[in-house]
Amino acid sequence: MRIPFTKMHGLGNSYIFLNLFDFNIEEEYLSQLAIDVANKDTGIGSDGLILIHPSNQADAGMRIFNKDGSEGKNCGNGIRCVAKYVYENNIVEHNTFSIETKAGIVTAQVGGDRNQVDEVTVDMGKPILNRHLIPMEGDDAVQVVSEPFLVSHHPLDLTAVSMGNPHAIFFVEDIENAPLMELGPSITVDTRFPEGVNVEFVEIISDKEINFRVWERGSGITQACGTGACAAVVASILNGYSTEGQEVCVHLSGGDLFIKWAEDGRVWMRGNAETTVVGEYIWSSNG
Ligand SMILES: N[C@@H](CCC[C@H](N)C(=O)O)C(=O)O
Repeated sequence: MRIPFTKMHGLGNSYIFLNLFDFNIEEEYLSQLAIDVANKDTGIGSDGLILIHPSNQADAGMRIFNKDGSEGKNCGNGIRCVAKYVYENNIVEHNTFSIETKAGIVTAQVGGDRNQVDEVTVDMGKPILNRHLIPMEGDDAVQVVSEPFLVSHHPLDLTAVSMGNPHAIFFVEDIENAPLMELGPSITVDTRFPEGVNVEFVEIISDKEINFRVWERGSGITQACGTGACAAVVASILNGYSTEGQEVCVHLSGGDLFIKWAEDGRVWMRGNAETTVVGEYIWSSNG
């Protein structure tokens, strides 16, 4: 099977995008296809697969599959890429439009023109803070803010936030020495999170600036995570390091994102998206 694809990334968090406005792939193949395209040796190489598809409820829809073939409900860097793609390819009429995700409908606004979108701003909706909805185990449904969390003999303080997908945020003094490699693989599958969790270590620089590193559920270490950056800013505010209504610059391994948790409770994300490869992937679904 020859599958037309576009490779795009947001701050180095890269995905293979398939335009399902033009063709379809059967559901049963999607998970394996994600594993195969993501493989840097035998596939194309990426953090996963994103489908851009027609939607009855929004101007376009997206689905995201991680490197291990699992499906996520939301992807901040992916949404900015989808926004750039649908605008540059004339799939949407105006520069503000809606995108359906498995976590709900978001609104995106692109800057630049049809030949070159240079910035994308997305209303990512309201964070989910109720423990049971994140979802996280525990006796009550209150917020998880700076809660003691012991993992492999490491006593940590956990703040948990969902942006449609779950994030475990740990504040550290020095990002360079954060135990991401050591603890990321075990926290991401920790049974206290029944659906797994994305793991983030965050260093506060000031009330307007933070450093951030991520171990993504289903993909491992990536250069950036858009929903994670949103969750980290919400967590910073919940812990009193920053204030609502103020834009925070998040320094990720792959570059910067600008995040604001507005007074009305909605989270805004601003950043770029890049296209790097357009091609055809030759795939045999039985390996
Ligand atoms: N890289 C993403 C998030 C992708 C999904 C995540 N790994 C999950 O399974 O929840 C982003 O930019 O938000």
